[in-house]
Order: sequence, then C-alpha cells, then structure tokens
Amino acid sequence: MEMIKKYFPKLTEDQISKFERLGPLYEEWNQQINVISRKDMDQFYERHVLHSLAIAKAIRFNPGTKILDVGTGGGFPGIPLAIMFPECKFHLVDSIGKKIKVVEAVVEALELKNVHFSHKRAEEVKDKYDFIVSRAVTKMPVFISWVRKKINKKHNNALPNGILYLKGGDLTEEMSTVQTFHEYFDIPEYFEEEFFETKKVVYVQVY
Ligand SMILES: C[S@@+](CC[C@H](N)C(=O)[O-])C[C@H]1O[C@@H](n2cnc3c(N)ncnc32)[C@H](O)[C@@H]1O
Repeated sequence: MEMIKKYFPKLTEDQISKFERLGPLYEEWNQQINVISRKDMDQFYERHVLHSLAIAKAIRFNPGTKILDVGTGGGFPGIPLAIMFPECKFHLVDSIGKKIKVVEAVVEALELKNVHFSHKRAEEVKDKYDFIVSRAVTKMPVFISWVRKKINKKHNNALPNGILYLKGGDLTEEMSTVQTFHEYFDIPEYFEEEFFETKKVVYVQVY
C-alpha cells in the first residue's frame, strides 16, 4: 500500500481508504474462490493493484471515459483503475461466473458506483467503449479480433481510443501481424521490481 501512495501521491482519502480495503477483501474472497494464486497474495498490492495501475501511468483518463475490461478475472486491472478514475465508467467482463461473483462482492463492499460487471464472453459484448483494458487474457491478434468493433471512433483523451493491454513475454513475434498503430509505454520504475513478469503496457490504436 505504501508503494501506491508513493507512486500516486495525489490520491484522495476516499481512494486511499478503498485501496486499503481491497487487500482484506480479496484475502477473504480468495479463501472461498481462488482468483489470485496463494503465493501472490503476499504481494497483493504490488503484483495486482500497482501492476494494474501501470495503465494509469500511461494515460490519465478524462471524466466520462467509458472503459471495458475484458477477461477481468477477479477484477484486474478494472477494479484498481475504477478506484483511480471514479468519474469514468467501467464494465468488467469475464467468461467464468464465479470470478464475476468476486467482482460483484468487491464492487458492493466498496460501493463502486462507476463499475458494472457481466458474466459473458468478450465476443458477446454489444456496447461501444472508448478504451478496452486487459491483462493476461490472450494473444494480441486474437484480442483485437474480439474487440475491434467495440471501440468508439470519437475520442476525448490524450491518446486516441484503443486498447491498453498489460502484456508479458516476447512481443516481437506476437505484434508482427498487428497492422494498426501501436506502441509500448515506458516501464514505470516500479516495474523494475523482479516480481513483475508483465513489463509492458501495449497501446493499440484500432482505427
Ligand atoms: C489469466 S486470467 C487473467 C485475469 C485478470 N485479467 C488478471 O490479470 O488477474 C484470464 C481470464 O480471461 C478470461 N477469459 C478468457 N477468454 C475470455 C473471453 N473470450 N471473454 C471473457 N473472458 C475471457 C478467463 O476466464 C480468465 O478469468
């Protein structure tokens, strides 16, 4: 938690309180439904919360921005981002119902009014969004095929609308077939910590 305050020094008391409550909430839920590997729970804030917030280092979403988190699992990166950007609207989806139950419990406990959640596959989502965020779900070409028709063309953020994906591994081959503009965001200094396997925020502009 101290690292979050250090890297995001402008958090309000309400945001700090919500981030502080996340740890115990996931600890409790993880005993019933395993959404986070047990060994990761020891470094929950670094591996999950701070890691998700790398997207907030790549872009400060403007109020009103609509964001879809595809394959959110227990709520990552969507829940930490929703706390960080309370004036943006988030929709978290996952194809596994019990994971969405954990999201539901966390959203209710923290009264996150800016978060909706659905048990569905990405391919079934009908609405359009300004940004699609994700972490560790599938390879980028597949991911793009799922979401490319779900991105609004009109934009009001510093970056044109698109995908922001927390990705690990060697991206060279994976990204070689991606034809639209894409770039990798500088790794925030906390990514240098060895526990981060995913070292890039990949931005893909779909149009
Ligand atoms: C490795 S987990 C990552 C979960 C979360 N994003 C995280 O980083 O903690 C991948 C998740 O993607 C979900 N998933 C895979 N394919 C999906 C699809 N087509 N639509 C929605 N969710 C999907 C799985 O159910 C799983 O919860």
